[in-house]
Amino acid sequence: MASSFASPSGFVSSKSSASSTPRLRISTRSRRSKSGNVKVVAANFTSKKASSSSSSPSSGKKQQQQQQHTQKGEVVKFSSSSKGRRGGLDVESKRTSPSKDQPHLYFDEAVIIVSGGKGGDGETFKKAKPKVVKNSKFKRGTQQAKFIELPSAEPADGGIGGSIYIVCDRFTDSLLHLHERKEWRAKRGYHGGAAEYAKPGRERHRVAPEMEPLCIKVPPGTVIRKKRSGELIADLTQPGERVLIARGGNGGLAARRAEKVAGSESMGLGGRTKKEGYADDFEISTVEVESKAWEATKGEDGETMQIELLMRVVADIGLVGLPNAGKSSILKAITKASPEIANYPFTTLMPNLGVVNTQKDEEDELEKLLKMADNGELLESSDAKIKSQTPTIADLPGLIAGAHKGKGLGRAFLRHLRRTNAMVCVVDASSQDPAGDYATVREELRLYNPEYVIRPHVLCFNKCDVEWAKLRVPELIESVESMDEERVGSKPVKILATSAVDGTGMEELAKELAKLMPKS
Ligand SMILES: Nc1nc2c(ncn2[C@@H]2O[C@H](COP(=O)(O)OP(=O)(O)OP(=O)(O)O)[C@@H](O)[C@H]2O)c(=O)[nH]1
Ligand SMILES: [Mg+2]
Repeated sequence: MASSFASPSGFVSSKSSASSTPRLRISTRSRRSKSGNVKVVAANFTSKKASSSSSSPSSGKKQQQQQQHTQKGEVVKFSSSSKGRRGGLDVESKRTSPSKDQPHLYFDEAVIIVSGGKGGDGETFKKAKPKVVKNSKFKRGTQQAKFIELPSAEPADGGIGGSIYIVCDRFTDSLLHLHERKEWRAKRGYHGGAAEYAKPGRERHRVAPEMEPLCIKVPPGTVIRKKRSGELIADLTQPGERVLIARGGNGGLAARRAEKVAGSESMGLGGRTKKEGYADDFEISTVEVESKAWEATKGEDGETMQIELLMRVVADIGLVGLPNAGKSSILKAITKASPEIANYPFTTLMPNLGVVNTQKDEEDELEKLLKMADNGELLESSDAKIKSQTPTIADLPGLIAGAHKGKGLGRAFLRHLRRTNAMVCVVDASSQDPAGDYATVREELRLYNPEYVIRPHVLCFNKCDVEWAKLRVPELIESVESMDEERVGSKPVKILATSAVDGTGMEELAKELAKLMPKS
């Protein structure tokens, strides 16, 4: 799905025009405007209406202002004003990319091509002109020369091209930005001639500096693989981690360096020999030089690779349940997150993350630890302590029967449970069959990944502020406990009657979640 980028040529399909009265046959002479929109330069308008409009000039004005909406986001403007193209029409496609229309289908996957920058070219002798300075001892009438010609600067090798790194960034929460650009190319390396200007101080270097890398930010939990072979490159979970994906190309050799490697001292370029002002202490590049390559060589190409990125949220606990059960409401109640909550199914389309509030008496200690972390005084054990006190919880989209086969929002989002240690199963206690709902959710999890139903989980019978729902809870607990473990997996470690609306059971739930965290 990640590969389905907006096709610039697919602007009006016959299907889309079927709903509109005039039939359009549009020649595909199109060009891409600067903004990326597609503009049809010439198009044939083949409806009766159109042919009449082109034959009767009186109706031309009306036609001029008429706009025909053909497809979502696409506006066809009838325009007879274009000289020599009467009846012609302009199509301005305002179609946005699919990743913008349906972000929930694209936020956790992307395929991109990355290329390291080409190396800079080596410098030739011609470019390295001798420097001429004023002679401070010059006086009229004396033998002193007015200017002194300093030995020409040594030509420099080209710099290495920019490399591409993928960086795990705490503030990036999806891969959607990677859908806006399919190819990522780092900058080309500095040419040898730029060595003098490439760094402040105008100090001339023998090798132009390396080009700065291009860093692509991804959220924690991103797995990077080579597209073709599927080979794993990295699994970035910790913010700040970074991985080199495509190396920039080596810079080309400068003329003099090439001459030295070629071992031909007599081949002094520009009539100069080595003794004339050139130091003997330069390093010899390890890059092999072909014979007679005493002329400056070009920079090498950078590495290119097609990579696939897959994000799995990094959370300790996952909230699962049927749509409308109150998962997002519980997340809101026990964390500072503010997910969208509404009384219709599939309100949540992408996972929401929150950090569970700890108990008041532990808060002071936690604050202390966080301060220590900021000052860099934190020990490994304290780091683990912070983690165990602040479980991260992920609220996932609602599951329905058949989700493992792709029903509802599909199965892709279930992979976001992969990194969790435990789960909270939220069941609407006021629904028709809460015990059946629980069984459905557990079965779907088992069918997707049998390992999911082995993990410890807390069962919340939510919406217990509804009086009659609360009364059903003991009976529901009984039926859950009698369920076949082969079908629904392990039994819940705790069953709670909760209400995200009035806060019943929320404190208890937070405590249970803290218990489910691995001990340091
Ligand atoms: N009475 C009552 N209503 C609740 C409770 N928790 C949630 N609701 C309501 O149930 C509806 C759905 O809540 P959400 O939190 O959006 O449910 P969800 O499980 O996240 O739903 P999806 O995102 O669609 O899967 C909203 O109208 C909430 O106000 C509760 O404890 N009591
Ligand atoms: Mg929700």
